Amino acid sequence: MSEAQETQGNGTYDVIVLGAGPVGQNVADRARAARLSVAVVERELVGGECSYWACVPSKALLRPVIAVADANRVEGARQAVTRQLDTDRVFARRNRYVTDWDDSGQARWVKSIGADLFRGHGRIDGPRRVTVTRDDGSQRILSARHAVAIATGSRPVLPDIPGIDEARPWTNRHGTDSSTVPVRLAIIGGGGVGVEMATLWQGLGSQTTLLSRRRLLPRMEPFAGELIERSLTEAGADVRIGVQVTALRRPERTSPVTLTLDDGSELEADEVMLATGRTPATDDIGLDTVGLTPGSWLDVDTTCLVKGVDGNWLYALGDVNHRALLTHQGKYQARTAGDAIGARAAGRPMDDAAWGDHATTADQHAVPQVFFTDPEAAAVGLTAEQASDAGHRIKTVDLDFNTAQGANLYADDYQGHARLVVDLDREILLGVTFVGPGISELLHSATIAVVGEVPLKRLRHAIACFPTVSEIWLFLLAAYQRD
Ligand SMILES: Cc1cc2nc3c(=O)[nH]c(=O)nc-3n(C[C@H](O)[C@H](O)[C@H](O)COP(=O)(O)OP(=O)(O)OC[C@H]3O[C@@H](n4cnc5c(N)ncnc54)[C@H](O)[C@@H]3O)c2cc1C
Ligand SMILES: NC(=O)c1ccc[n+]([C@@H]2O[C@H](COP(=O)([O-])OP(=O)(O)OC[C@H]3O[C@@H](n4cnc5c(N)ncnc54)[C@H](O)[C@@H]3O)[C@@H](O)[C@H]2O)c1
Repeated sequence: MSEAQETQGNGTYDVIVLGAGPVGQNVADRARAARLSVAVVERELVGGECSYWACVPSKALLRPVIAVADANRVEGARQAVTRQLDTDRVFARRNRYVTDWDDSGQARWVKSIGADLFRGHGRIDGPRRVTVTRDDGSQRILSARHAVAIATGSRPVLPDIPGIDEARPWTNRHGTDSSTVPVRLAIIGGGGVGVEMATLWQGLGSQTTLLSRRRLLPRMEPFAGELIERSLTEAGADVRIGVQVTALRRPERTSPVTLTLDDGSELEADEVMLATGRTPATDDIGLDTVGLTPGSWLDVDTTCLVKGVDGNWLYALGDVNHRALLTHQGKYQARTAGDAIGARAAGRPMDDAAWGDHATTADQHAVPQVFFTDPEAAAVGLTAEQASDAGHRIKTVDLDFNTAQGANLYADDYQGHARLVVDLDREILLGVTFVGPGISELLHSATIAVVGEVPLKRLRHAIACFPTVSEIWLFLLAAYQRD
């Protein structure tokens, strides 16, 4: 990062954005599109966790693992896969996608939209004021005419396990920036990070143990975790469900880590990775100066205004509001809030009724998510359990993918499963889950159906091409009608 990319001095702006991850960048862009002046404050790398230690590097590393798995599912192609993955080249590919952890390209982008970038730690200092403290201790004071948008993201939760400091655990940071493959890796936590990291490191050659106190991917339909568990086990990973880690030990810096489990057994690994959830990066951003609790998730309204703060000036977007810890959902909030900030600044009325321009309605009804495991798991909307708990009268339709010829042509012996959750009163879809190889690109069709509340009677006329994996739609809808 060069000094030239950075703005000096104090200043007054229409909008101040705290955090230049994908979410901060998007709200800045939208506010600039509304012709507002914007300051962006970033203490680490412009691009955030997503670009350098989460979505981008993890997917860059996973892709070669999945590509080989895909080839192995096709007779004739399988015979061409004759060697192990070239891990040096896999890591080099990852390094290219994270631009060697150099953010100058993204910093130039901030400049290109006409926003000013301030490097340093941002803290709110009372209404509409932000101080920026640089590494050398010097400070800038910024004021906002219209809005401060908090987009400071989240950090890994460090659970209270005795010996955790001594064990020097990996988090998503080493899990995505390491260029060495541990011989034995133990991963604690069976959510999205746990299952993707287990797929990745087992695929790169680690003997991986995944330890989960609950079923895998507990927020998805149960069959998602079950299929991934089966496939990880077939790939050679040791998946243990219903276990807790009660202590960690690494007496010497170079010695292996010993994990004690709640059944009294011990497990030795060369590295241990925490995948035990996220905590908001709001502990040191001056929330107390505006009557909020440091370290808390920020409760927001549909335009992403923080509740409990007067004056319609404080917004919270992305991971910090805990609505959906996903880049695409945070960027949606950022686009919506950026437009809302522009409208409020211009004195225009809010369009914040459900599905309006200034409403983040999809956060409640249609959050799409893909886990890039093998098989992939993708879902949008409600699971059957969530829909029932919400009081909907539902019917579920379940099918294995191998009913569709497109799936069988895609992979020999295709293993995958799909579920529709149908609202019986309105005959629309409340949720859809797909698990199987190559299904991530299928999800957007389901998202459109759920967001558009497309009646099933009409959806029948949306024809999937023969012979594609999408043909599963035809069979799911036929099964619904038949019943
Ligand atoms: C391993 C892993 C894989 C993931 N994969 C996916 C995926 O495939 N798809 C997906 O949608 N989501 C994925 N996620 C989730 C995704 O990374 C987050 O939802 C996303 O990064 C949130 O974006 P954000 O802008 O809110 O926060 P961040 O990306 O965390 O950015 C916040 C920025 O704010 C800065 N900051 C923090 N405090 C301050 C301060 N006081 N002053 C100045 N700057 C500050 C930080 O340095 C950082 O740059 C993954 C997460 C993990 C851990
Ligand atoms: N492809 C993607 O979209 C993608 C990939 C990875 C992560 N993410 C997102 O990032 C966020 C963080 O993911 P995550 O997996 O860290 O969090 P998570 O909350 O999804 O899962 C954490 C898991 O760890 C378990 N856990 C917590 N404390 C534990 C302990 N002491 N011992 C054992 N297990 C413990 C929890 O029960 C939970 O199952 C999620 O919201 C996820 O959706 C998205």
